[in-house]
Amino acid sequence: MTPGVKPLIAGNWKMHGTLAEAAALAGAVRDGAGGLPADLLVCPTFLHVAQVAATLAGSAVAVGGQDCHPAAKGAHTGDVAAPMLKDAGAGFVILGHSERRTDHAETDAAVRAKAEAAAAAGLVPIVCVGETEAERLAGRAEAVVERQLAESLPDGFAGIIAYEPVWAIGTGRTPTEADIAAIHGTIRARLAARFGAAGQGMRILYGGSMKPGNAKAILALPNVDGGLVGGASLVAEDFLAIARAAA
Ligand SMILES: O=C(COP(=O)(O)O)[C@@H](O)CO
Repeated sequence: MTPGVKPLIAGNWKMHGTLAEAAALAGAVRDGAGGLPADLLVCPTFLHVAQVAATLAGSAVAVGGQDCHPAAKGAHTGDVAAPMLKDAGAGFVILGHSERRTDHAETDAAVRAKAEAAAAAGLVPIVCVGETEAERLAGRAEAVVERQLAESLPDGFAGIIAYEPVWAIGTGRTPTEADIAAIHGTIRARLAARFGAAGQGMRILYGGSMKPGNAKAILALPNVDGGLVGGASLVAEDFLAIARAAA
């Protein structure tokens, strides 16, 4: 963790669940959220954002989207604009997730434009970076992440970074603690070099097979300021256990 930075545990619910299931999950997270050492955020699919925000209204649990369009409005069939997310009750938005980069061919430039749109709408962008397994095996993990940071973050960025090695997502595999600490250290150095004091205090989350059993060790590493959790965030007790591990 970074001294003086409160951890954030964010759940990415991806494309899971019915509206009723999302509301029930949000209610269970809300009911267990008291007295935790971390801030909590849940990111349901677009269709569920307003209902989940209503369920969480007045609680300490924030709501986010999983993507947004770079334009504030317009003829973009099937897309969702950042101001729409804000209007539905979101305060955050995940951008550049590897599943978006793969499924929708999102480039660093597109992520950068989305981050600008999110900030303009009053949303906190969570920009994801991370190498593929082939890139890690080729010794290029740090170079890939440094390029993604340089090209995906707009000037004046005031959001959150999530380091998510693509090969660790949904696989049950994680990098070694030494590897996580090393790459988070590199990310911190790049943020500090570009954004000064703001970069020193920016949250850097780890994502990729974070579970109750490994969260404590990962969250104790330097420059790991929380987690972006996929599968384990779909079970309220597991998600809350990860948040408790941030103590
Ligand atoms: O994709 C993520 C990790 O998913 P896991 O199921 O926890 O491996 C991360 O972005 C959460 O979105």
